[in-house]
Amino acid sequence: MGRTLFDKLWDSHVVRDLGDGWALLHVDRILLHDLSGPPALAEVARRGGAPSRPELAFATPDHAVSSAPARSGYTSPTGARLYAELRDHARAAGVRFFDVGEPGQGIVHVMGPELGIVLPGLTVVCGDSHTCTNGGLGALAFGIGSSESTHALATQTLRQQKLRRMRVRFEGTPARGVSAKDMALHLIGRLGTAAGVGYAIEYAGSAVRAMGVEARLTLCNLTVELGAKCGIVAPDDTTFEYLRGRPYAPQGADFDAAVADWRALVGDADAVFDREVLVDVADVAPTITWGTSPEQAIAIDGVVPDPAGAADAATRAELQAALDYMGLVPGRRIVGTPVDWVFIGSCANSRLADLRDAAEVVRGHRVAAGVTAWVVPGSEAVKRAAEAEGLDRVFEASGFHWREPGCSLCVAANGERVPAGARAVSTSNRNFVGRQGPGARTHLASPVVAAAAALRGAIADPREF
Ligand SMILES: CC(C)[C@H](C(=O)O)[C@@H](O)C(=O)O
Ligand code: SF4
Repeated sequence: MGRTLFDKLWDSHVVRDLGDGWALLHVDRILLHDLSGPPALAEVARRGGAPSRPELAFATPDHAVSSAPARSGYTSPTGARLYAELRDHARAAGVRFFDVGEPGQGIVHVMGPELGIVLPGLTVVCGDSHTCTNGGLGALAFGIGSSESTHALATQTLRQQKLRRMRVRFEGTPARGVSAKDMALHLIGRLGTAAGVGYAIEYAGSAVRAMGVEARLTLCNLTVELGAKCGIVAPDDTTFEYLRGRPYAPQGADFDAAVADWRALVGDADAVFDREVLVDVADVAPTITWGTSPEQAIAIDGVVPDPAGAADAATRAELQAALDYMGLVPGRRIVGTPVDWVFIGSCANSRLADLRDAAEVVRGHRVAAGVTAWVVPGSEAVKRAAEAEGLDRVFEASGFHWREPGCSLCVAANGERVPAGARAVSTSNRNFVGRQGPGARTHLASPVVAAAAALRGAIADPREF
């Protein structure tokens, strides 16, 4: 029987078969951020050990650092402590630490691909659930827990249970205003947040082939919101061109040799998946969440659902609770709902392509009165590249705040938050209760939907801009 790409990535990393679907896998890259990195590095040191291959680990402060202009690593007491812990532990262990203000610093899932630290065919781990993002380059990448991080650092291996295989094919050409983010939200809305539990998801189909790498990273980023640990896109010429010349990618003749190897990273034609899903991209509209789970997603021209239509009492209560938290009325069109905050950022949508898309909408227009709108680039490199093409000036001229790279309002771990009761359209990936601050109401959407909301002061259809 043929093997899927996931099978091939798995098989090529098995150090020892432990039986019952378990294996000891070789870990090729370990990424560390300021929340999960310090305890993992500290634990290795406490046990009298050291990272076995420090040159394969990379650290960046992202969650707890301020995004305020002219910030340093020391802007808030908690942030300062986590920043210093990550920096000091990493340096003591010989792990490369990317400091604030230095290209390389940024959201861990943004800097890994952009530096070429993440490459096709590698296993990549990080103590963070959105590590699945890196699968957009054809890596086997997944989030791990704290004891696993310690194990990976100390041994460069991990004990893992093999996942089942799902393939999601996006076929067709997206309509105007429809991006990878809309496809991901549409898929989660259709399948639900538990559909991916126990699976590795391979994204395929003509719409995925046509995507740039940044869009593929967005698609894979939301894989964990489907419940799956990892998402993968088979690497192709788009991937190879993206990686050429990146600082940590192989260079010159080594790069060409690597590409020759990477071309083998495709599933066999007769490979069998445990589950197959087909999405006709013609069915995907610009999509936005209305509730407090990423699966509570609707087309931008849709209406807020009525719990009365729910299949059972438990679902009815759940939908009602989401409506109450979000302050929405069932049956009403979502368009026109007044918005207080707009956040363009996070590892889902803070790359150069995302900022370009949003800037295209806002250029020459004004953010509506009463709306606080932030752009938080995903990394120092994204920030500099955006500034080099004048995107910062486009945003600032329209009334957006242009900030420093990090997670910022995606998770409010650095003290920056959307006020209680305020409604935000956010390009991030989680709309849980309190995610952007206690009482904050979050609508997940693409960069163009977020930009349109900022200009209108209400949820708006980007196709009207
Ligand atoms: C803090 C971190 C462990 C967490 C994650 O695992 O995803 C965060 O990045 C998030 O997005 O909720
Ligand atoms: S940007 Fe948001 S989702 Fe991504 S790593 Fe940071 S907190 Fe997690």
